[in-house]
Amino acid sequence: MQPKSVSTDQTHPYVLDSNLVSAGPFSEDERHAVYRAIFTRRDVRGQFLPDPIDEAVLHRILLAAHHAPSVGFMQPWNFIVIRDGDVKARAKSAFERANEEAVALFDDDRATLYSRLKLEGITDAPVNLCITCDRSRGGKVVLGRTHNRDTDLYSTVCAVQNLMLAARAEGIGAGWVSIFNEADIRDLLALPDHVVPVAYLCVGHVKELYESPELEARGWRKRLDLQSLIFEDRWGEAPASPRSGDT
Ligand SMILES: Cc1cc2c(cc1C)N(C[C@H](O)[C@H](O)[C@H](O)COP(=O)(O)O)c1[nH]c(=O)[nH]c(=O)c1N2
Repeated sequence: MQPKSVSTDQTHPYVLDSNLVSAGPFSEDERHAVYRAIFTRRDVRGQFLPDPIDEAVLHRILLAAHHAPSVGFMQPWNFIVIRDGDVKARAKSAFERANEEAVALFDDDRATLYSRLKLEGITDAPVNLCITCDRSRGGKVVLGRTHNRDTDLYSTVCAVQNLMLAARAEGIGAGWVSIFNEADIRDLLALPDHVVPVAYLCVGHVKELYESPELEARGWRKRLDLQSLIFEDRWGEAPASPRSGDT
């Protein structure tokens, strides 16, 4: 491969011509595959199979996560792969403590419905993954982060989404559990102070998935109408002519 060199073209001196590759649309099958992963991904709580995840598959989904965009190319993430039954059991206890606090916040009917929901698959899933954000990575000044410190957290969430979509394509389900007191997760995983646990995921093979979000299927909340969420030019301004498309 030729070494990359900065273009001498004075019109666009920032363009590394030798690094540009073709960027046309995907073929119809490829597009279909991408949208299929997006639309059929589900948050998984109860459908995990006990089968172990092949190391090569796990590596591919972590690689997909690692190719997420990040502010200033900071790549603030780490991936803690949890297989130890004792660590999982302690995470489950932490969930149960937090979940008791959560259910108490809802009124009677909602509390009843809430308590019937399965909101984690910590000990069912063969692998748990904690995706963290190292807020000190890249030093004091990170390109693009100066005026918005939280962009490192947003970047980490992009990695989580990449991971979940790649997992879907591999027949692996992922379920995000956020019903924790952060201190419990910090303590459990020995996180240093400058590292934030962004996502705790239960990950494993699945044979079946809900067709629509489980929370919708169980009557918790419906998908909002996309059209009502699109504004034009300023907040609250509905587009003059609604664009076609699904909700
Ligand atoms: C940041 C964050 C945190 C959580 C979630 C998601 C995200 C993005 N979700 C999953 C959530 O309920 C789910 O994504 C929605 O209900 C939509 O369903 P699908 O993901 O489309 O299946 C989730 N689910 C759950 O059962 N327990 C949880 O603690 C959480 N926490």
